[in-house]
Amino acid sequence: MTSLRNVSLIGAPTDVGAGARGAGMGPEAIRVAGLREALRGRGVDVLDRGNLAGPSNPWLPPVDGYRHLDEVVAWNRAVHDAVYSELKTGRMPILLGGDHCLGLGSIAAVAHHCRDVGKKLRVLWLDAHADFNTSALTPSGNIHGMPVACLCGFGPQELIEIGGHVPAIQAKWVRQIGIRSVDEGERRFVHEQDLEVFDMRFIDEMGMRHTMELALATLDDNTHLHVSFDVDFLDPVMAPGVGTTVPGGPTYREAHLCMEMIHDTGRLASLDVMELNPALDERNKTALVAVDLIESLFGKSTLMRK
Ligand SMILES: NC(=[NH2+])NCCC[C@H](N)C(=O)O
Ligand SMILES: [Mn+2]
Repeated sequence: MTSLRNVSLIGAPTDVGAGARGAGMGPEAIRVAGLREALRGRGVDVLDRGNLAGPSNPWLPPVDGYRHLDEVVAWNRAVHDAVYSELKTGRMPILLGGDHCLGLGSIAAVAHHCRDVGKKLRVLWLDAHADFNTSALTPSGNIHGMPVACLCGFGPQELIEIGGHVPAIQAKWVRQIGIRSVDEGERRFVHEQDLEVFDMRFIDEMGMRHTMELALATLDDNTHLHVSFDVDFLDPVMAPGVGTTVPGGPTYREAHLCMEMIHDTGRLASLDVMELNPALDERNKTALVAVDLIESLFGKSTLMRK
């Protein structure tokens, strides 16, 4: 049984899928911001497994609609194997990115594990972007804009088959929250595949509480809840240290409420913390805010009510 009390940190120090260099330094910045200590303070047993190894970033233009496909495949295989083996031993993996292309390997591993043990899967994708591009739709060729499409079976064979089953997940298992930047063709594809998106307009109108109630509805005892937290989900005023900032994200309080409500379900079983880019940060403030939010995800609360 995966337990919130048993966490393994896995660093994936690469920016091969991103459009800006620097996310490869993310894992160390999160460590420096005190993630392990914060979790231990919540009574969690934390093992830091260190960093995975993989190819360096060749920094080349796209080929057939993909930048660095071979390198992205290599990193995602390493992430899949590491995340899968933690789940197998009953520990909860926290993947420290690294750019969001690695959400593919992580979630493919989680889905693989869920198939093994007969669990249902719910994926919460906290992000400014839908990351639902394909090689035909992408404006950039950057694979960090494609992991959700790849997980749903739309992408290059070497990537989509990483978890051993194509597609790794179904679009209807996913809830996207905080979305506010979607490319033209990508938007059509999101609708075509019926991805459930709670965009910023929805959060503005309905509030974070109602949004999370809907996103977390119909979880049951047999559901594995995975959170893929792209730090660019947050408003750039408090989280400038990311490669693809989009203004108008959730505020500090909204983000905490989001995390607290996820914690309250008691179903959180794996987590990605992605796209943190220390080269663009200010005195590590984005990493500190991310750690703060992860504490809420693990039950820290300022609530006075019993
Ligand atoms: N994980 C991210 N930061 N994704 C940003 C993607 C940006 C843009 N939609 C693209 O595909 O190039
Ligand atoms: Mn993303």
